[in-house]
Amino acid sequence: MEAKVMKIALIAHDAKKDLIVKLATAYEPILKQHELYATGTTGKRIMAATDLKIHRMKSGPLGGDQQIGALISEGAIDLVIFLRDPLTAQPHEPDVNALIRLSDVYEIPLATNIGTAEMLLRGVKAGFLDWRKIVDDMKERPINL
Ligand SMILES: O=C(CO)COP(=O)(O)O
Repeated sequence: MEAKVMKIALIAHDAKKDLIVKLATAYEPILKQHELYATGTTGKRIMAATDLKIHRMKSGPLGGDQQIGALISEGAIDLVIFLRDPLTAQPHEPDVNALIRLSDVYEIPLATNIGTAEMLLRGVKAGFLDWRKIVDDMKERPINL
């Protein structure tokens, strides 16, 4: 089966920005084969450090998490890496929870820490999520009666 171009969302709270930049740098060869989305500041930081092209949404506290959530609800995101900061209260906590909730509603693989993020990216490389292409193709196929 042909490998699927995955739509991957990359998000990190401020305390985890350096970490997501390191992750994106280390996994750039894998990430560059896919279509990338990010919240505003996370995307800016990753693009400054790598050659990756990213669709940037608004910054998280200004609605970026909700924009990514809306994409998830439309079936337009295949995987989410959200390095959240569990030690700092966020002014937009409801948006953060809503994004995580929607990932579960739509059964989208979601990593909230670097350990899981690495496993997911290695899984992407190994083709573990290529089955999603079959689901997509079925959605797009016109019904011929
Ligand atoms: O706040 C965020 C996620 O909740 C991330 O937003 P930024 O990438 O704009 O900092």
